[in-house]
Amino acid sequence: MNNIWQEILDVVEEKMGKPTVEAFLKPSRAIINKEDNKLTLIVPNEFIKTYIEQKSGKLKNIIEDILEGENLKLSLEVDESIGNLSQEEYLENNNKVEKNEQKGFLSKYTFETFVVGPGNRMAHAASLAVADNPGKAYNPLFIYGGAGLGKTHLLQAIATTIRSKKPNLYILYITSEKFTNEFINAIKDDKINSFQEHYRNIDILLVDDIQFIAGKERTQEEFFHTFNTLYESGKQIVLSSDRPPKEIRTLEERLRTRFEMGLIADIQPPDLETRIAILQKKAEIENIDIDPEALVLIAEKVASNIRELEGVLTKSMALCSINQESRITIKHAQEALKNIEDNKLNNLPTMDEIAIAVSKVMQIKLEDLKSRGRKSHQANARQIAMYLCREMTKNSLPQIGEYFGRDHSTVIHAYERIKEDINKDQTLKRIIEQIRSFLKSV
Ligand SMILES: Nc1ncnc2c1ncn2[C@@H]1O[C@H](COP(=O)(O)OP(=O)(O)OP(=O)(O)O)[C@@H](O)[C@H]1O
Repeated sequence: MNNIWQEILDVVEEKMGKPTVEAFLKPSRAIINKEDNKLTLIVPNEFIKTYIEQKSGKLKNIIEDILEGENLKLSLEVDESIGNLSQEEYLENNNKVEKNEQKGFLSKYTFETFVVGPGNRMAHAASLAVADNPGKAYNPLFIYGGAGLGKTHLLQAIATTIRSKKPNLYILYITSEKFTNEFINAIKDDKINSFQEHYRNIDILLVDDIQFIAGKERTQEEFFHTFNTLYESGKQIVLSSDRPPKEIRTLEERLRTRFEMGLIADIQPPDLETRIAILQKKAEIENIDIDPEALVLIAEKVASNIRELEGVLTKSMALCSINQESRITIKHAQEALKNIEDNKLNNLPTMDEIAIAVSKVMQIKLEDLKSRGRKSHQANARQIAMYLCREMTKNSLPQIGEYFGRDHSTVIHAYERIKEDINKDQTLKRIIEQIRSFLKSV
């Protein structure tokens, strides 16, 4: 394997120069699958994938020529998690226990790097218990919470801990989207038996973002059988979601009941002290020198999403090094926060984008947001959409009213209702946070 990869690196360097190798191949990892006769080039982002696929026919041709000699086809995949893993580590993760699915493990997501606070104490304790005693502590363990609050981190920490203690267990971390895609491919390629055999032989199954199987009938059916087989043979199942099972609409009742059979643990946004501790930990791990006031300022300003919190720290660090300074001060933090704020202001979402985000997160048809439908879920979603249009766009009340086919007094009513309820109703608050992070992610 290493030989082919080395050959690719050498030939590309010879024909296209070192910068191409450094920019496009060094950050990527290669995996050969002999059964399928293919070499998968795992690249860290969409940009590199598009570049190799479209913009640089030459690079692709060179690689394909080398592979042809080995009777291999080239396939490209994006995996943003490869960042810190060397080719060897990446391969090792892939080959462990002779199964290649463990590539999702991220060594930085461990219990040691996870900061515990009031908002995540229970989820953390339950995860530790599961990692210590898989299949026996809580089964399934269902962790839910808003975007960027550490669900993936905990799932990965469980996986990594079990792997180090019991390397012979077959552990699979997967997103429900990937499970769905694999299932669809298995149907398409008439490989459903091997799909089932594979999934039903897992010892520890961790499924991230399980809410995405809602509404997908056949995937739910398949997952139901996988779940039962594993559960009945005492295998550990851990699930994460952005909401509790009872709030996942269009989830089959029999799955919902199963998800509720073990322990349900939520993660709430961190308080100020925890945010400070998270930043301190991150600064310590990455050897970042930062003034305490700068750290506190960032923690004060970014409250609801740890990914964003880390983003501001990284941005501050970048500003610090651009200025050739070695210590992050309040000046860098202010500038980083301002940059992020400016980006948000300049990137105001449109009412269409808000409507789409509401429909996705609340699992409601887009047209129902504008219809006269009076079912309470529809009316609630519509009011949330109006509230967000008022909060996040520069449109006037009549414009918002017109968009939803209502008059401006209805918009005022919706806005006032949501604004008042958001402080009293945790579910509503969480839904709105999810819609906001959905908008940020598109
Ligand atoms: N308690 C914590 N201590 C340290 N780092 C944390 C903690 N919680 C989250 N993080 C970090 O915040 C980032 C986002 O966390 P993660 O990806 O686990 O969130 P998530 O809940 O899975 O989000 P999403 O639902 O958007 O996928 C990661 O870099 C993670 O390491």
